[in-house]
Amino acid sequence: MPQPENTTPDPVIRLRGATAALGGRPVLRGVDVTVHRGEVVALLGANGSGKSTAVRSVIGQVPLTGGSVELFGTELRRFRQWARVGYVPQRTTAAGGVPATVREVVASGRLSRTKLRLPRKADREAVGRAIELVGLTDRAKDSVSALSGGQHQRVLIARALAAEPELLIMDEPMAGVDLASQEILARTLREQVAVGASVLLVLHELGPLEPLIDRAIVLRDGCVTHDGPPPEALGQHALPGHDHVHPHAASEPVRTGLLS
Ligand SMILES: Nc1ncnc2c1ncn2[C@@H]1O[C@H](COP(=O)(O)OP(=O)(O)OP(=O)(O)O)[C@@H](O)[C@H]1O
Repeated sequence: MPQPENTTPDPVIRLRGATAALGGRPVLRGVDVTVHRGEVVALLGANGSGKSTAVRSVIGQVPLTGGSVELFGTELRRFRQWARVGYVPQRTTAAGGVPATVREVVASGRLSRTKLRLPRKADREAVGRAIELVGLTDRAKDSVSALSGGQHQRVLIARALAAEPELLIMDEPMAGVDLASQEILARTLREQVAVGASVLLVLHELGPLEPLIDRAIVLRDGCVTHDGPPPEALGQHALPGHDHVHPHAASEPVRTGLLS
């Protein structure tokens, strides 16, 4: 008997044997990344190991030269249900363009659900909920250009959450984010996971997200060198470039040493 869509055991992400080149240089050299429904997977590795390229290939921003990508069991080329996927790109420091308010930016994340129709009450409520989740209700009418880096990152996450996605893909959501914002992001993510979201995160350090992570995949020079329990459980010393400091308070970022 076919299973209802929301209980299918198929992985939500399946990247298999992925190869990709940027600027004529191989960047992914046969990468496998699988995320099952409800799982939180961290993609770790040194600078330039191919983490961003791997997640960008999952959402079709980097073409593969070999291998395959499936989202929710559908080959990427035929995948159309983008409202099921929330993507938070790596934050850039350059804030260009016309300054928009927090609510406008977050509402833009709902477009994958509203398409060309006018937003309805349910859409406005989802946008309000996303803003509330990241603790920015009192800043909703402010220009994003007036926000701190951490608050800006929270806006980007709220934008991804506005479509109420089943799968969240985040590229270094904690980079350059102050501790207070990190805690809010960790709480937000915890709430998403509690309601069944699946998550793929590119991280430099496990930090406050550590307790949420089910599995870690470590990349090195475009290859997977580890796929299993997060490094903490494995013993940090087993990993290359170890500079982890034990013990750590929950609010302090955990240095995995994976960036060197
Ligand atoms: N547009 C591009 N053209 C050429 N080379 C690129 C391009 N983008 C990335 N690269 C190179 O590809 C390699 C992998 O980059 P990628 O951003 O995927 O690594 P990363 O693991 O995410 O690193 P970081 O932690 O610094 O973000 C790096 O050597 C990078 O310099």
